[in-house]
Amino acid sequence: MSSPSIAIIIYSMYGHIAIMAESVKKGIEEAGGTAEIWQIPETLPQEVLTKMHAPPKPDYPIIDAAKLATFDAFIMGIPTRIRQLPRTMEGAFRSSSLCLTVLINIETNQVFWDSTGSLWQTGALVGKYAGAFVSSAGPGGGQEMTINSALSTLTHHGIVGGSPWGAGTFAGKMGERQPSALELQMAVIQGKQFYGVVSRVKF
Ligand SMILES: Cc1cc2nc3c(=O)[nH]c(=O)nc-3n(C[C@H](O)[C@H](O)[C@H](O)COP(=O)(O)O)c2cc1C
Repeated sequence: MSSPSIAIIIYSMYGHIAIMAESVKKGIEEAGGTAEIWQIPETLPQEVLTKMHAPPKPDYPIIDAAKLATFDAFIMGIPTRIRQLPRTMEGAFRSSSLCLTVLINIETNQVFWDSTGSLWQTGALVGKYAGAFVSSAGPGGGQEMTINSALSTLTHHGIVGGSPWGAGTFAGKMGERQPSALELQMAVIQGKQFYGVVSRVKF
């Protein structure tokens, strides 16, 4: 079995997440794997970045949809913005007006882009492993909320039908779609893992 290809995908304005990403990479390497660090394209104009005292971006390649789908797994570095995912990252994942297309593409596993240039390829990402790490200003000033709110956004924009947070399926707008074989397989795996945990407890 070959080792999984892993992308560490970051958005970092002041460099904290970039430094964390290097440590995550180190950890993956110490565990015997390899990983590449990629970054989300900036959407803020330079004028705004200057006013925010943002230093130049770290020197990582910019991720795009086609590249993202080539990895077996990805872990995202997310700086906290008002206890949430930064709008720059959310914008990169957005595909809001194209829900129906999203559903169709999950069936066909077809590569999908939205009109805003989203890096999200719905369907192509189903079944891939994802994780996240965060940074924030205060002593945990919203880190837990950042992870929490990021999950909802990411799940709605592509990480569906099975994710590290549990098995899942799309029903379709009118309930016309049924769980795919892959989604059912993930539910079986979750059932096994769940039993593996609870069976260790003496009731
Ligand atoms: C617009 C804005 C909103 C922020 N909101 C929060 C927040 O709600 N809680 C918090 O702890 N930190 C907040 N921060 C601080 C950022 O989380 C911090 O600057 C960031 O984690 C640094 O990561 P980076 O250097 O990789 O950009 C905010 C920063 C900005 C610019």
